[in-house]
Amino acid sequence: MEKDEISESVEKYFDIDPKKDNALINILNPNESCADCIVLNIGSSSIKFGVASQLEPFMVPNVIAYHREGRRIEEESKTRDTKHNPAVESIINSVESDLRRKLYLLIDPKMIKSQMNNLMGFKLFEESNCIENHFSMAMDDGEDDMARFENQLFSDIPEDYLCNKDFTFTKVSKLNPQKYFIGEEALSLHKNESYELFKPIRNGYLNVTHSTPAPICLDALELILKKSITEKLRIPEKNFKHFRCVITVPDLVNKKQLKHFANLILKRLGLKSIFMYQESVLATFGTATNYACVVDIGAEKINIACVEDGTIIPETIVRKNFGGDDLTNLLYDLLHRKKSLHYFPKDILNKDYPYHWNLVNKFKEIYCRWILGEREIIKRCTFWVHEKGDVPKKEITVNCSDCLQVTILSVFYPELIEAVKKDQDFHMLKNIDLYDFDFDPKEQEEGVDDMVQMLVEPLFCRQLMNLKKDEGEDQNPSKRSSKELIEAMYKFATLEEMICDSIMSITVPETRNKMASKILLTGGLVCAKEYIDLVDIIEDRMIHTITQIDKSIEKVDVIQVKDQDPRFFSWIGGSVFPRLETSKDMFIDREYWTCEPKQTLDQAEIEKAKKLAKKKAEEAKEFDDMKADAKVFAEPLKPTAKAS
Ligand SMILES: Nc1ncnc2c1ncn2[C@@H]1O[C@H](COP(=O)(O)OP(=O)(O)OP(=O)(O)O)[C@@H](O)[C@H]1O
Repeated sequence: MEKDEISESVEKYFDIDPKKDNALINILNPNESCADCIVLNIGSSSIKFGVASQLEPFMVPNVIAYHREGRRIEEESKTRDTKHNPAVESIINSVESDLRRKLYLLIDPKMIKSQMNNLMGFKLFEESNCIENHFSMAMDDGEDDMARFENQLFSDIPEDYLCNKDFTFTKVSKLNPQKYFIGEEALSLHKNESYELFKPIRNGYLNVTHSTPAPICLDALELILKKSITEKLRIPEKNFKHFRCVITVPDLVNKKQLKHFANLILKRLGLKSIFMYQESVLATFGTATNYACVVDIGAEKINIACVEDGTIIPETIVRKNFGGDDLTNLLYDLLHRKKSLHYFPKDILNKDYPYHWNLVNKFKEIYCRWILGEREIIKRCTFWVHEKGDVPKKEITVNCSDCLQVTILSVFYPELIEAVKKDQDFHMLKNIDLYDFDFDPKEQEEGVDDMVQMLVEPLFCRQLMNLKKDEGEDQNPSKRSSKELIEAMYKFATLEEMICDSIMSITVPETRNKMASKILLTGGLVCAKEYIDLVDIIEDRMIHTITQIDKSIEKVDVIQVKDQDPRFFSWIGGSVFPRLETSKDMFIDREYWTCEPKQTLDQAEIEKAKKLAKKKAEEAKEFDDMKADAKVFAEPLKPTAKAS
């Protein structure tokens, strides 16, 4: 087909009016041939999605609210009676003094107290003294001093960045309530509405528990994806069958979940074909690097892996089941500390009410990226808490300094995260067999494994072979069992220890050196790096830790990628594939996937399926050339229009 013909045929599957939808056309570029491929990055907090012809994806919070009579959005407080967390309180002082000792910008509260007392006549600097009130006090003399002091040490966040000023609760019809809401609408339900929230992904995997088996998680994802694709990408459901799909998957492969994802895309959503690839590898493609130690700090997980020429070095995968959302919980605790410099109407927020939790989360995201001036110690941040009906919204002013810094830097103080996690079901979870990283011989017999094998073999065989069985003999003691892998996800460690663990598990010294000199930060938390220079701090701590273990490491370098949102690296990497002519054969077609051998195929067909799987594995060998192409393609693109 000629290029124009392809473009035309792709464009017609979108429900777009060229006269009215100019802005959307500029974002989607539906006339490009790779617009026939939907790229999905399904995370614990949000789904990044879009067609491959976009420069950046759209995002939707990965949450659904189902209508349930007799339930309320605000959960009963399952944690503690007071908002004050004694576990955090007991260690925060030692963390703060360590941060001060290491000169990571924290302010000495005594210094502030004395400056305030001297310059501004505070009798006592304590929580009942609001800085806001103090500034309005008439001063007999020394006004210049005060103005200078104010200019130097304090400033307000500009109006444009004020958090949540215009907000409306999701409207629910009393007579005929909607069956479900997704994304922002679900998070904006008032606490008294009869809905129940559900997050289909937890710690990067399907949120499978005893009460929410896989089909429930898939139902939720199906609804979220259908609504997002039809509304944002304007692809009507009847046209899904014309679209291919690239989906990013966790580095640590869980075979069962891959199969679930393939079923979701090909059977439930009915897309044309699928291609899966691991997040860390795609992050290197998305940033046009051929090797790196990829450090992904997401909402509910931290994942580190060393990638070389499009392949993960399997023993380098380090995964922890905590992330940015735990930092939000920490910020909530810090704001509610007994002794704090923040002026916070303490009893307004309840973190078991999703709207309130989300407010604190937004507060973290907006203000943690704010840069303090040279001598500045406090930013005055404002946000609003809304109520339904005629109740006026409440303005909350927070004088922020330490709490924002401590929140972000807590990735270096896992004892703080542990204190936050203490009152959650964190440690109970590991007793449930949620993850399956081993081969199951029964599945092999049933022929199910052949299908999954087809998905994973070309890409993941090295990693799968690296896992030993929980029981029985194994010749290679360095291999980890799946039980050990799961256990490790729940062990706390500092960020620099995790990165060191990953790099030090490489046996070849040159490769270790290479990886230490190219650390790539990705994921949401990295967005905060403008505020405190995370890059410098990581380099600083890493060089100290790693050279103690391996003297041959010469330098530690965190690479900085300009003009790209670090949350989108993997998604951008995924959008590179469909642009390549050579990638066409890598996709697995719906027709093939939907005839499962167990149900519909006779022995001859099973043999045929096996042969095809083998052929796919052979094709993967040609994959190296394609990766070289991918690197060329992934040269950073200058965004012309951003997805909103
Ligand atoms: N500017 C910011 N400052 C601090 N944290 C931020 C900022 N922006 C986003 N985050 C946090 O990053 C996290 C989301 O990151 P990301 O989108 O990479 O996660 P995800 O892919 O949904 O989840 P996961 O990787 O755990 O499956 C959230 O906790 C969010 O609050």
